[in-house]
Amino acid sequence: MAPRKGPSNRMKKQGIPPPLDESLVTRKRKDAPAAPVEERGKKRRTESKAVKPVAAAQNNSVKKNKEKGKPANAKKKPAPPPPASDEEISSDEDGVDDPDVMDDNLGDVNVTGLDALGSASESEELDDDEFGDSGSDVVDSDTENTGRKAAMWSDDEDEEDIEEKLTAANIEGLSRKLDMQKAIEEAEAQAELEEAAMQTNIAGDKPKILDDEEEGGRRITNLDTTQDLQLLRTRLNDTIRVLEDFKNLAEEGRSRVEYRAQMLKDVCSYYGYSEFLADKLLNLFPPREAFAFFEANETPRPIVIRTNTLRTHRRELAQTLINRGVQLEPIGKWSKVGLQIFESQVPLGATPEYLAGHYILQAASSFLPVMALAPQENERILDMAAAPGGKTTHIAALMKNTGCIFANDSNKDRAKGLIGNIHRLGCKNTIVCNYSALEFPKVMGGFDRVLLDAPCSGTGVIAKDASIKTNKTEADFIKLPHLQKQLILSAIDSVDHASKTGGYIVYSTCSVTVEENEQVVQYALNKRPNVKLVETGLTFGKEGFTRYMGKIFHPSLKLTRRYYPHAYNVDGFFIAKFKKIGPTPPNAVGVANATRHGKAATNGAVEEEIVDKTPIVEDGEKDDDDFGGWDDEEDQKLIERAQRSELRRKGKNPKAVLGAKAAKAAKPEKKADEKSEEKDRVSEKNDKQDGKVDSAAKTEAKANGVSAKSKEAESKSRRKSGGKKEK
Ligand SMILES: C[S@@+](CC[C@H](N)C(=O)[O-])C[C@H]1O[C@@H](n2cnc3c(N)ncnc32)[C@H](O)[C@@H]1O
Repeated sequence: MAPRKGPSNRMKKQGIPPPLDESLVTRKRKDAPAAPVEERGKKRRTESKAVKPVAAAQNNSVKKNKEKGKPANAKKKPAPPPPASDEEISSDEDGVDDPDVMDDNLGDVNVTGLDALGSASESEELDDDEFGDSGSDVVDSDTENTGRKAAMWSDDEDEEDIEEKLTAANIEGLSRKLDMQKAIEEAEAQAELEEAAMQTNIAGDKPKILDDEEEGGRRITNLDTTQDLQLLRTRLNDTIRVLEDFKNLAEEGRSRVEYRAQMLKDVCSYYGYSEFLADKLLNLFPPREAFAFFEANETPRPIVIRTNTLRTHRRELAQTLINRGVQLEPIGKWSKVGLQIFESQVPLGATPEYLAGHYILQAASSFLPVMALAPQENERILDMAAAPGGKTTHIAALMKNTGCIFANDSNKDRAKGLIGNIHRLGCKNTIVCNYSALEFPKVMGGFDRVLLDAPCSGTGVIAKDASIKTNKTEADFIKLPHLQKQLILSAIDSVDHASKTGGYIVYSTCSVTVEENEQVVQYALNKRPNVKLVETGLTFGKEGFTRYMGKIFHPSLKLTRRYYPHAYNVDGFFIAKFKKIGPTPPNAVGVANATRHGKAATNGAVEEEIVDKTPIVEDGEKDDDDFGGWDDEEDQKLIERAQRSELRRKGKNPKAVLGAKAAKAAKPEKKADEKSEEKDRVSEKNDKQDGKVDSAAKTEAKANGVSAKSKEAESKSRRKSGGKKEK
């Protein structure tokens, strides 16, 4: 059996894996009837990806085993019914995961791949892009590659010729790839046929899974996975079959709990998860879907790049990259800026186009929170946890570099990467800051929209980081949700409910656990009655849970969206969009340090929300920090020196000219000084009454957080220089 190479997994379509073929059973069953070889062979052909031994936890051999085996991606599977709300999207679909093995036999599967997931909701980007839609709901590059590509690349009538060339170049590469892939598949299928011929088919039997009763009570067999991973996988499948049809397939006297416990154990052994995490993840899905989820975590997601529309158009970028030997195609109707990369002759992180900021390597799922945020031109946006800036730079592109984005991250090192991306991608409307997001809106508030792409456990990106399988503990799922709950309140309080164009908050995580998602959103709804959930505007995604393990969430939680690797071949993700419909009550939880200037009316209702948007400067903190800052005296000296040199160059006497100017300006300057001193006295009086901000800056703070900041700085500097003069 030919081992599958790393990058090839990225092109393959992915979906809920098929029920395992019983013919794969390697356990010797004395009483099992031999299966007709021919039939089995047929089935094996359609399920040629059904066997993939995966890492056994005990020897940390995830990678090794992965290479030895092969992913059990859906080749033929029952199509589970799509969730009612998922418009055109089927619930179980799929994607593209293996450049070597495009899905060639989807049977009755309703595919919704990366390139078939509804239409773009990024209206701003529609104009920018000249790609046509593939018009296909099923991605099957193996069988319809040429036709599909042609349709994809020939939408623009004006540039038909160019596109033909482009198409030819791309297709040529892809066809070669697909030929190779077909050859590999055939070899694999042949090998599997032979293997299957030696196996026993137990279809229709009640599978014997659990151990017999013994003196010490019932034991659950615990196979040594290193002995036979295939056997383990088969048992896993048998257990799932029993759980799906318990009445008919369960052994007499056995309970569901026993089979469930067996499945948990086998998942841990086969995929290498800690029991704690496997249990948590198993609880999210019906058994068959859980299996699909665990499977999908064994294969990487497709490599995707996002076109930076501040610098180029997607078609231009595609053409340039194709010329460099990159095989690619648009990721689908739902995005007008994404390109899926199948193979590249050049390192994608070092092409001239990359260095010039024409694109960023970004997982497809990371497009979604920004699409849900739907930033508008000229708005003020806060990206609370922004590093390394994939989403910030996307926001900047959608805003066409207008308005203002505050890109914040509490991690200074990560903020450096953020700054790098902002520069490389040419974002000119973005200010980077380095606070804990918990400090908002004290730092600044009144935003039109806030994105909180929260720090999380990463259970949606296990395919990228297998260490998550074992390194998450119960404590993580207490600490993280706690932080996320605090952060979401800060996000809400930082938004201007009266924003003419916005008033939205998007909360996202790359985790699939309920603790970090629905429970955080429910907490926000409980603590902030001034927000409600609204549609994300995303054309695909499963509904968030409204009930989970005895917990009941607000019905509007179904407006949130869940993304799974096995369903859409994207990283696991969660997205919720809130609309702020009123000011945050000043006595609300977590608000003490935030909207501390809010006033409660006598009847207890909120009269007015006045958010102090002025940065809090610690006592004794220097004005001129690492980011720069002004030294008026030093600047003045430099200006004067430059003026003198200039005059000397012109043959004039600097003393005479500057002296005369100074004398002329002396009288009015004195008046101005007096005025300024009077203003400062008033200002200082206000400061005493109010604490921090002078009245002028504070009034403006209500209207505009940024100018309030500079007003205060201006006022301080006036007071400073006034003081110096007095001395
Ligand atoms: C999921 S990542 C953000 C990814 C980013 N939005 C992007 O698209 O590139 C979460 C980020 O939250 C940051 N973070 C963690 N705790 C934070 C806090 N209290 N305040 C602000 N940022 C925080 C981490 O440093 C990390 O960069």
